[in-house]
Amino acid sequence: MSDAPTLIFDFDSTLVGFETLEALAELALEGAPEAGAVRGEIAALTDQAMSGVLSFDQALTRRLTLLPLTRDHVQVLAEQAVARLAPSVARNVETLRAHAERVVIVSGGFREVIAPVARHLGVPDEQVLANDLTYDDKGRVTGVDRANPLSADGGKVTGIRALGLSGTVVMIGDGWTDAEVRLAGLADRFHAFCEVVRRPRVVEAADAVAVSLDEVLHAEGLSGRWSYPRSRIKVLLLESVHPAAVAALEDAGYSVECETGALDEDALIERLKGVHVLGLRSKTGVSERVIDAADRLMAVGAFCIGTNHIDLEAASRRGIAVFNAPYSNTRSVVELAIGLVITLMRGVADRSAAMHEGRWNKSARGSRELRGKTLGIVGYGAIGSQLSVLAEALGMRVIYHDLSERLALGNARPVITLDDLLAEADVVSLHVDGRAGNHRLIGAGELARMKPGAVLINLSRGHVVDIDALAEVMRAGRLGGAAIDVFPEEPRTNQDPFDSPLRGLANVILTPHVGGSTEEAQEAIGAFAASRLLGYLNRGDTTFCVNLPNAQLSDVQGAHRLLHIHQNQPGVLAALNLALSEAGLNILGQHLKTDGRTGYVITDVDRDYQAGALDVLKTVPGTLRFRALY
Ligand SMILES: NC(=O)c1ccc[n+]([C@@H]2O[C@H](COP(=O)([O-])OP(=O)(O)OC[C@H]3O[C@@H](n4cnc5c(N)ncnc54)[C@H](O)[C@@H]3O)[C@@H](O)[C@H]2O)c1
Ligand SMILES: O=C(O)CC[C@@H](O)C(=O)O
Repeated sequence: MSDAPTLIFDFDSTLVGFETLEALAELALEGAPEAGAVRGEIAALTDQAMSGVLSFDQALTRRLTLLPLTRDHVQVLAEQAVARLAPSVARNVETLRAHAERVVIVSGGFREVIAPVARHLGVPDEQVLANDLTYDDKGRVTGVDRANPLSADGGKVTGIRALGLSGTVVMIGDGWTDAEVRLAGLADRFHAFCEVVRRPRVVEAADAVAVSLDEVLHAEGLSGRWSYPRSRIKVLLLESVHPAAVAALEDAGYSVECETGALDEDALIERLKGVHVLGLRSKTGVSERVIDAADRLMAVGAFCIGTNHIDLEAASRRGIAVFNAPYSNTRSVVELAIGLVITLMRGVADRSAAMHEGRWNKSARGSRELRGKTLGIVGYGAIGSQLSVLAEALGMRVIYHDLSERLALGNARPVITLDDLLAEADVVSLHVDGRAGNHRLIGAGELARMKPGAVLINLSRGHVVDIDALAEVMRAGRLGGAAIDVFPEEPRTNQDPFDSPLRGLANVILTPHVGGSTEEAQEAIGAFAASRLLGYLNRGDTTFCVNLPNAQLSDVQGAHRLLHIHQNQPGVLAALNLALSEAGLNILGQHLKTDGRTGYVITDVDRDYQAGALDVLKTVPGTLRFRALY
């Protein structure tokens, strides 16, 4: 006899994602004018019965009376049932099949609807306890077989008792009648199943609360589809990350919490307790102190391009993977840059402000076209080079300066020094990355070297421009205009105040760090960054990771995958493989990726090994992080 527990499952809102009578009501009332009202009544009766407020027998009879049900309706739902399994049940079908001789289904619902699901899961007929519908000779439902104990109050208790189960018995369900099985002493544990619906009274009576079947399997020592219940992996998303990301992470089974604003260091440390994955945009700093205090953190997703606000060194030292979305808002920044160049060159912002104050100032003085002017791009990376293409299409001459060798697009021309660029450009647009060395890249000296009347745009990072020096130059009237989107100090939330020496200056456009804030870009970033985090969590894939060696990995199939992040020091791979061999693990495939400071070994092993065998891998000298996936 196996030590495995007997798992007794409720059916409605547990094995499947629907309540049978509500689903039948949908079918039977389709197109009927009273449908809405009847459906509402049925849902209320279901809820009262499931919460234990109304007796099961009364609720069943009253709901059946409300419906013009036929055999055809029941047949249709029966055909849909397998496709409507609860999500975590659907992904654990193999596990349930392997365990089917110890699975029981008990339900106040109807055998005809349950039978296809039981067959799909391999559960024998005698382990399905359910009501039997009765029909008249025209195929209309007349009620349920009253001789069946499931039709009466306490029917689940009576049915389970009659089975005379031995060994450990575990009840899993969402309703009060499931809790009653445990209260009657017929189950050793009751898991309140809340994936589909959560009922407070049922949760209170439970030994454990499970938001997925993965949690139940894990708690009961059974290997499910996932190595660890994903619902226990906590994801914290800050700064109003797009709902597309929330949906992607939740759909994959992870628990997601969101905050609209950024957090300061202390608040972040507090909030990160127990959090496995952090998502943020550009305003939440992740310092070494934050990283060291984060007890569970395994990955950070920057839902933006820049990662200068995250201590990447500290993250690498702890084996924490950091991802960003390097191209999803590139075009948004470029479009705004083009718009700002035109707006500054024509003095549009000040003219508009004057109009709002009732002043009409029609004049060509100081208004200039882009055509034939020279655009100087500082930082010819993803954004700078895209801007180059669009600016040329508008008739501008493009020169650029970059610290690295970059392919010149179109007729753009590289210039060796920043000073050469400043001396030649009518428009200077900054698109350098946020590295510390770019602090005040444009200060008083650089501003003085710009052509009189030239305009400056900064859409890169706030610390790149000396704002006091720029304010001085603008007040003196030496430059033609400036557009600044990023600031050395930015408010954490939209409720916090903003101040700057640039406020109120003529032909200075100030925008609240919105270069990448378009609906299109935010949705794309949400989807991209979430996909990177999911790739890492689910497969160990580090493609586009900015601080660990990049490894592009397929899904784990037919193997268990061991992910080992370590300091890049001699002998780690040899020690790891020795440990694997001594633990009796058979290697099916292995990759090693390293960068200057970190190594990442991905090993797919045969699934046949002792549970404790992996512990030794954590003790290999140099180990920063170890995780197993299956
Ligand atoms: N305003 C916004 O909302 C917004 C949106 C997206 C990106 N950004 C910022 O825009 C900047 C550019 O983004 P990207 O995707 O093009 O980055 P990128 O890494 O592709 O390009 C940056 C380029 O700057 C060069 N560079 C760095 N320092 C330099 C220096 N001192 N002189 C000359 N060249 C230098 C690099 O070699 C690189 O080619 C980043 O700072 C990013 O954070 C801002
Ligand atoms: O959306 C943001 O918070 C900033 C976006 C931008 O600065 C980036 O680095 O992508």
